Amino acid sequence: MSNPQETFAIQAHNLTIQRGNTTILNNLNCTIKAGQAVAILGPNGCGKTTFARTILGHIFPTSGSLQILGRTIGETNIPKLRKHIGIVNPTTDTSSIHTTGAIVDARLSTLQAVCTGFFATIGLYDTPSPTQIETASQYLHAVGLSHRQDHRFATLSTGEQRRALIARALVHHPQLLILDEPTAGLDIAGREQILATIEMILAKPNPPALIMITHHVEELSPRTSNVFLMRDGQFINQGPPSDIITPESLTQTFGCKVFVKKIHGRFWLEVLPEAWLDLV
Ligand SMILES: Nc1ncnc2c1ncn2[C@@H]1O[C@H](COP(=O)(O)OP(=O)(O)OP(=O)(O)O)[C@@H](O)[C@H]1O
Repeated sequence: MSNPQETFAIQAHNLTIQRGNTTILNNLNCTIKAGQAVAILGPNGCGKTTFARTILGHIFPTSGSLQILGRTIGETNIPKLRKHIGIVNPTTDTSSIHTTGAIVDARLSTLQAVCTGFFATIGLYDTPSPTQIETASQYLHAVGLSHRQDHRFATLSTGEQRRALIARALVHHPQLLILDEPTAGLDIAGREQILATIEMILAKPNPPALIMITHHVEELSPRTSNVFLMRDGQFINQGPPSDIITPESLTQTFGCKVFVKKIHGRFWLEVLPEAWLDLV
């Protein structure tokens, strides 16, 4: 009999993370279904990455509970759980693993870096099978990086690194994919290439649950079914994008007066110069 919990990718109940006197996540509640595409939007420092790191078991809840793919953080085998999760984040500096969650050793070749996705490790400590190497190569081809597979990961451009990390996150067919600011530092073409890749992932049959963490509403896929607005370690609003992406709620979330437009299924923000007067 199937476990009913497995129909949920994430269930957080009063999740609280404290470090010293700082409450980073504050009684946070959310439910994300299997295969659902959601976005977490919020300003710098509101706790988005901490939430991602808690999902990956880098941080244990101070109180409350967090279930990932039917397993409870604090009671489950974390390395095994991570094999069902794919993660992309903007950090490749291995010296900052414990603070920002770098996910791959940039000294590896790009193909080796993608292969670490099979083992959910930062370095390549296991020997990938010929089938795994072939699969990694195919995913690099899918993100347009076949010609870079033997180059050291560190020598790739930021956009190429990000696409390679998406390939790394997908090779083991994760049930949950976390994209933590996947377009940070990219130019327009680089950003749109990442968004097109996300669209490709979501358009396939049985996609993973996908959490897009971003500051920018224009990066939301039209397939996003739920948006979580985060501020001060809490989700202050959540629901379908058309209900949640409003000038009022975004102004409240980001602390900056904004206007919102929806064009061809994508949201765009407008900030009038008058708003600057309130910010300085
Ligand atoms: N180990 C820690 N000890 C104390 N404070 C911490 C620790 N880790 C994170 N913080 C603080 O918690 C807050 C949330 O950080 P987090 O990185 O989760 O935010 P974020 O929403 O991802 O921000 P950004 O959009 O800038 O990436 C920040 O103020 C950060 O300084």
